Amino acid sequence: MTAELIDGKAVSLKIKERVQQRVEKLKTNGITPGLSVILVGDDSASQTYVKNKKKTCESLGMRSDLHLYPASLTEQELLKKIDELNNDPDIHGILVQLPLPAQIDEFKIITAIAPEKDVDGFHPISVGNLMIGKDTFLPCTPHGVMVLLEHYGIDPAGKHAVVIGRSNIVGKPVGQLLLQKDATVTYCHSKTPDLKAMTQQADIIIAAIGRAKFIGADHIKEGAVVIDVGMNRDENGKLCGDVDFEAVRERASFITPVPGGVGPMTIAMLMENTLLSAEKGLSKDKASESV
Ligand SMILES: Nc1nc(=O)c2c([nH]1)NC[C@@H]1CN(c3ccc(C(=O)N[C@@H](CCC(=O)O)C(=O)O)cc3)C=[N+]21
Repeated sequence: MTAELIDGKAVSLKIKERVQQRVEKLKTNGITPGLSVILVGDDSASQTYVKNKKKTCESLGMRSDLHLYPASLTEQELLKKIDELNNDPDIHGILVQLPLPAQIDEFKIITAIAPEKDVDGFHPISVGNLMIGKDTFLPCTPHGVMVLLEHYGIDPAGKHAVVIGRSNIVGKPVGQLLLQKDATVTYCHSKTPDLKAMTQQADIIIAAIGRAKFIGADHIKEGAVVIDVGMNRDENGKLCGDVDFEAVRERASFITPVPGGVGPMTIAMLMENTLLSAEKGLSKDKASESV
């Protein structure tokens, strides 16, 4: 079997087109969705990502401001900036690029962001709402994975989904979303004694490990759906996922490439969350007007 390619780039374009149309509609109501992105430190890969986010915002007609700070920024200074943005009515989404330098407590920063502007879906209130299945901002990468599955007609119901990785930003939430769609979910991680025995039982594999080409053809069952959330550099410095793409594609039914799979979806879902936040603000204004 040779797998069908899951084209995240193409699906992300469709989502962005829809976002753009809704942005135009919102603008006729006098509202332009605005995203603030904060980057602390001068990591060049992170700079490229945040600049991409800004560019994408602008291409969809949204506003975006980029706040670049040196790695020496204090926690206090960052909290002050977040407070300012929380109170800025023109800003509908706030994203603080992770990871942060060691002197800054990530949890403190994430919890300081107003939940109604938490377009990353990382605030404990957003995480709690996700856990109990309430309407909330979904974290962008896990949401992107679910949209890809749906787009390709892959229904998780009754399937065995094996999630490899248990981070708060990918592994844990993607498992929850799969559970909500009635999958049987197994979480695997670095302390799982026999990973292969687990992944070989999977109908759907979500690889979020952080090790280049770690998942080989012998890890998977013939016909499995393989979603690669990894972002690594291979021995030649080329971008690659957690999955050995060339080997695994011969056994899988569907597979995401890296690049061009989950990555572009992450950005598209961030745009959608920012739009949603602006739309929610509008409906709140309308509700208060009618009182
Ligand atoms: N608060 C926060 N929110 C994030 O969402 C967040 C973060 N911090 N820190 C870093 C990670 C990483 N991340 C990516 C998003 C898109 C691509 C992406 O578009 N990748 C392209 C390739 C890009 C390239 O060529 O380098 C692709 O896979 O096709 C990658 C990585 C968001 N992150």
